[in-house]
Amino acid sequence: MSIRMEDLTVKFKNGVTAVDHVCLEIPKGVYGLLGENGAGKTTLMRVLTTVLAQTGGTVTLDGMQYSEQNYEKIQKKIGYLPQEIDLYPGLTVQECLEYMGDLAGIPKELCRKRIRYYLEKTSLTDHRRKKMRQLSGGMKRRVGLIQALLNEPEFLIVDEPTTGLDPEERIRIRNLLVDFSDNRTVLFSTHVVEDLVATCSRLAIMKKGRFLYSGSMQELLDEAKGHVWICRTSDEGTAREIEKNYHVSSKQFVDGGMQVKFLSEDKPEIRCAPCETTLEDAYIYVTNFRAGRL
Ligand SMILES: Nc1ncnc2c1ncn2[C@@H]1O[C@H](COP(=O)(O)OP(=O)(O)OP(=O)(O)O)[C@@H](O)[C@H]1O
Repeated sequence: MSIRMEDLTVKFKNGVTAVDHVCLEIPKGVYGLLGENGAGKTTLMRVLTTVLAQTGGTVTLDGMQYSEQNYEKIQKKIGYLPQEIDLYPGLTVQECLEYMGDLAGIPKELCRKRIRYYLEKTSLTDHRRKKMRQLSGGMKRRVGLIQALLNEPEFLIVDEPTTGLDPEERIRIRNLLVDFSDNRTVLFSTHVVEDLVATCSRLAIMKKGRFLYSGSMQELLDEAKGHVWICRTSDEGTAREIEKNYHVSSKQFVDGGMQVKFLSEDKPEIRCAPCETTLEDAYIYVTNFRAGRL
C-alpha cells in the first residue's frame, strides 16, 4: 500500500490555503506527521480519508485516483481516528463497536472476534459493558482507535491517538500501531515527539501547508547535527542572552546554575559545547531554520 500526493492543494472558501501544492509518497510502515497548530495536518488527513475533496492536484492509493467514483472503494481500505470523536454516548462500548462494525459491513462473528482482540490489546475488556458516556477521555480515545482498526484497513490514519493516555497505555497503543503496520501503512499525526521516535523511521514535518521535511528520522537528525549546543552557567545574564538570541530547546536548573540547550546555525560566541541531537531539537531546527526558505 502506497499513497502518493502530487501538487495537492486545499484552498478554503475563506481564502485560507491549508495544504499548499504538496508532493509526498507515504510507504508501508508507520509514517509520522509533525507540525505546529494550524500547519494543515488535519486538512491533509481529511483529504486522505475522502472526507474533504482537494481543490487541486492528485492523490492516489496504490495507483487508484482519489475521485468521487472511487471514494467508496477507497473508504473500504481506510481506517480513521479523528482528533475529535464522540461515539454514541448511550451505547455500551461493546454495542457501540458492534454497531460501527455493522456500518462497515463486517460479518457479525468476525466483528465480535476482532472487538474481543482489540479490547484486550487496549486494556478495555473490563470496561466493555460501560456506557460510552461513562468513559474517561483516554478510554474514549482507545474505543475510537478500535473503531478505526475494526475493518483491518490497509491504510490507517490516526490523529493524536495517544492524547489523554497515561504513560503505560501510551506505550501499549504505540506498540499496537507498530504491530498493526506490518504490511500496512499507518499515518501517525501527533505533537508528541517521543511517540514518533518510538514508532516510525520516516516522517514529514508540515508548516503553513507545506512540507519542510520528508524523509528518514536519521537524516532529519543529521540535518540538525552540529547546530545543537549546551551551556552551563550560573550567570543569569548569560542564560537570558541565550534565550534572547537563540532558539532554546530545553532549560533546567542544575547544581549551582542553569543548563540551557539551544540551536544555532554557526558556533555561538558564548562558552558552550556541542551536544547530541534529539528529534525535538531537529524539529525545532527544521521549523525555524528552514522556514525562511518557504
Ligand atoms: N473548514 C475550514 N474553513 C476554513 N479554514 C479552515 C477550515 N479548516 C481548517 N482551516 C484553516 O486551515 C489551516 C490548517 O488547519 P488544520 O486544522 O488543518 O491544521 P492542523 O495542523 O491540523 O492544526 P492542529 O495541530 O491545531 O490540529 C488553519 O489556518 C485553519 O484555520
